Amino acid sequence: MAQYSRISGSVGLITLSNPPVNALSAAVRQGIVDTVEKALGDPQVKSVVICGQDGIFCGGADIKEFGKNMSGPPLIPMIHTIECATKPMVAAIEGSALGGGLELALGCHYRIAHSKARLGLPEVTLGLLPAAGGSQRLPRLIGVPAALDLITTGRHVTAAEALQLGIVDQVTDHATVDAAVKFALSVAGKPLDTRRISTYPCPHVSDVDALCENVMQKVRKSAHGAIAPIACVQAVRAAATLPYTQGMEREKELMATLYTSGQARALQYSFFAQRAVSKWRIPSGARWDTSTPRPLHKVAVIGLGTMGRGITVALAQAGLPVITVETHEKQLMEAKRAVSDMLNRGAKRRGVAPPLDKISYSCNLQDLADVDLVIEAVFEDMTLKKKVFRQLSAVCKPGTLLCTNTSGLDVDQLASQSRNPELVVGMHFFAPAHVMKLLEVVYGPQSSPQAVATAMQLGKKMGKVSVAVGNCRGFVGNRMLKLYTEQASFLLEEGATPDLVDQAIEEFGFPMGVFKVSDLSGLDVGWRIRKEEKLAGLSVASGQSTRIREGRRYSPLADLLCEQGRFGQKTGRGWYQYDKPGGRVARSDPWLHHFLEEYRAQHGLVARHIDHQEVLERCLYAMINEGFRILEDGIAAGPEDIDVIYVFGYGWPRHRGGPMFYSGMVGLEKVLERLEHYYQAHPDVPHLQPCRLLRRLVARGSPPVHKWREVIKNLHSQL
Ligand SMILES: CCCCCCCCCCCCC/C=C/C(=O)SCCNC(=O)CCNC(=O)[C@H](O)C(C)(C)COP(=O)(O)OP(=O)(O)OC[C@H]1O[C@@H](n2cnc3c(N)ncnc32)[C@H](O)[C@@H]1OP(=O)(O)O
Repeated sequence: MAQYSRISGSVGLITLSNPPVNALSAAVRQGIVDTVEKALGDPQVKSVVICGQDGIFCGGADIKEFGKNMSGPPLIPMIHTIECATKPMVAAIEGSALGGGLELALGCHYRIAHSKARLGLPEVTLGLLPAAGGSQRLPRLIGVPAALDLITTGRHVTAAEALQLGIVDQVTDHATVDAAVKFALSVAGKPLDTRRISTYPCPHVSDVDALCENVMQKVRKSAHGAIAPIACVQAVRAAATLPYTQGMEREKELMATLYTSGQARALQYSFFAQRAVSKWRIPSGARWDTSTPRPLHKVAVIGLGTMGRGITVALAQAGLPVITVETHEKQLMEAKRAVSDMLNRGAKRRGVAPPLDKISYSCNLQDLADVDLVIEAVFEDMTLKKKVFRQLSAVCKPGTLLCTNTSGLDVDQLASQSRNPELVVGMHFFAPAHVMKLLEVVYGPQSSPQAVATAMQLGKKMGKVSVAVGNCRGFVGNRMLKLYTEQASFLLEEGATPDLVDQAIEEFGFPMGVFKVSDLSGLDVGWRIRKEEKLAGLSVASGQSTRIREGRRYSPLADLLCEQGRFGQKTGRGWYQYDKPGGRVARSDPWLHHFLEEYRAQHGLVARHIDHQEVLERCLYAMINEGFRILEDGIAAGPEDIDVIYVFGYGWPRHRGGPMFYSGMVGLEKVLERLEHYYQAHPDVPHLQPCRLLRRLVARGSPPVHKWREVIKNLHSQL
C-alpha cells in the first residue's frame, strides 16, 4: 500500500499505491507510517520524496471508510511525524492532491507539482472539513482570505494557481518524481526550521472578525442549510486567532459534529451515486462496460431556440465540430449572434479562445448528410418533431444517431418515424443547456446499446452528469415534478399562499420555491401542454367540474392565472408580482391572495391553517411516492439515478442526498404512514396512495438505500 525504495544514492522514495486514486485507506496509512520510519532510520537516506502510483498523488482519505469504525494509524499524528522529521520530506504531486492528500503534502517540507496537477481541500463537498490539520496549516501558509475561499468552496486549483498562492514551491512540465528527487538532493542537510507550516504564525489580517463574519454571511446565504461550510469558516477563524495546538483542538471538535451528521452521510452518498450512474445498465441487458460508443467526428443541432443554442455552445466547448440548422435565414443569423456572444463570454471567463470556428450555420437540412449524430431541438410539438425525424431519416447517412431534445414527449413515437429506430434516443437537456449539469438519456425498447453508449459518452464529453432512463411521460425528473407542483396547487386551494409554500421549500434547502420557479420558467409553458392534453382551455368538456379531470382532483389555478395573462416574470405578474415585465424580484401580491379567497368561496372551500411540515410532507412525499413507482416500473435503474437527477437538475439540496435517500433518512415507515394519512384525507388524489415498492420495503424492515435494488429485482421477477 506504500512502497519504499532508495534512489540516486540518498533519496528515500515512498510511493502510495492504492488504485485508482491512492486514497488514504487504513492500509495506506500503515504503509506510510512504516516506510517513513524506514526512511528516517536509514543513515544513507538524506532526504525523502513521497509520490503516488499511476500519475496521481492522492485523492484524499478513503471515503468508503467514513461512518465505519476507524482502524489503522490516524492521519493527524502520521502527518505530524512527517512534519517533525529531521530529513527534508518532499511531496511530488502529479494528477490530484485532494483533501487528506493535500493535507499530507502540507505536512511535507516542500511541494513540487506537475503543471497539470490539481490541488484542493474538497472536504466541504462531503459534509466535512479538512480535519487532518488542513484547516490550520493552509491559512498559515497562504493567508486567511485565500484559505477561506479554498476551504469553504472546496474548489480545486491548478498547479499554476497553487504556485501563485504559495501552496507549492515549484511547478514542472517534466517527470515530477525526477524533479522532486533532484530537488530533494539539493535540500539535503539544509535546516528545516522554516519549513514546518504548523510553526508559522498566521499571516496578519487587519480585522479577522469582520472578514470571517463577512464570509460566514456569504456562506450561510449560498449553503441553503448545509452545516459544513459554516464549520469550515469557524475552523479557519481558529487558525487565525489561536495557537496551532488549540486550533487543532477546535478543528477536531468541529469535525466531531460533522463526521456523524446526516448531511455528511447524504453528501458522501451523493458522491458515490454520481459515479454509480455512469455505470449504466438497461433492461435489454446492455451496459456501460460492454457497449462501445460510436466515434463522433461531426454532429448537428436542428432548431436554434433557447435550448438549441445552449446545446450548440456546450458541444463547441467540448471541442466537437457542429453544424446547426434553422429554417429561416433571419432566425439563423440572430441565433448565430447569440451563440457567438455566449461562446465569447464563456471563453473570457475561462481565459481561453472562443471555439467559434467549430460551428457552421445552415438553412438546409441536406447539409446534414455526413454527420454522425443529430440533436433535434425544435419546438416541443410532436407533429413537428415527427416531421423532422422523417426528413432526417431520409437525409442522413446510414448509421447516423438521431437524438431528440424533449422534456417529456414519447421517444418511441419519434423512433417509429425513423428508418432505424434502434439509432434513436432522447437527450433531455436542462435550461440553460450549456450551464446545467444534468442530462437524461432516454432509451426506448428498440434503442441499440451503441446508441445509448454514444449518447452517454457525448454527455460526459459535454461535462454533463448523464443518467440513462426509460421512456415514459416526463421521464424521471418531470414525471416526479408534476406531483410536487400539483400538491403545491392543492395546498393553495386548501388555505396556503405561494409565499408560505415557497418559504417551506426554500427553508428545506431548494434554491427557489415551487411558485417562484413557475414564475421564472413561465406559466404559459405548462398551460399550452395542458391545453394539448385537453385538461385546460376550450376543449374541456362542458359540464365537466372545474376541479376534476379524468376522474381525479385537478387544480385549475394556474390555468386561471394564464387566462388573466399572468405568465410569471415575463409579464411582471404570476404567482407573485414584479416591478416590471422581466423583473426578477418576487413580491407578495395582494391581488393573488384576494383571488385565492374568491376562488375558495366560489368552490365552497374553507381555508384552514397549513404549516411548513404539511407543505413538505405533501409536496415531497407525493414526489417520493412517484419515485418508488418509477423504480417499480423499471424507468430508473436504482434510487441513485433518481437522486442524481434531482440534485443536478432540479435544485434538490445536495446535503439531503436526493428524494429517495431523503425518504430513507426520514424513515420509510414514516413516509408510508404520512402518505396513508394524506390519501385517506384526499381519496380523489390517487398519487397519494402509497405504492407497492414502498410497502414492500417497509415490510422488509426498511433496508438502507443501497440494498433497495435487491428488493426491486425481486419485485420485478414476480411480475
Ligand atoms: C465521533 C466522531 C469523531 C470524528 C473524528 C474523525 C476524525 C477523522 C479524521 C479524518 C480526517 C480526514 C480529513 C480528510 C478528509 C478527506 O480527504 S475526504 C476526501 C477528499 N477527497 C475528495 O473529495 C476527492 C474525491 N475524488 C475525486 O474528486 C475524484 O475521484 C478524483 C480524485 C479527482 C479523480 O477523478 P476521476 O479520475 O474522474 O475518477 P472518479 O471516477 O471520480 O474516481 C475513480 C474511482 O475512485 C473512487 N474514489 C475517488 N476518490 C475516492 C476517495 N477519496 N475515497 C474512496 N474512493 C474514491 C471513486 O468512487 C471511483 O470509484 P469507482 O466508481 O468504484 O470506480
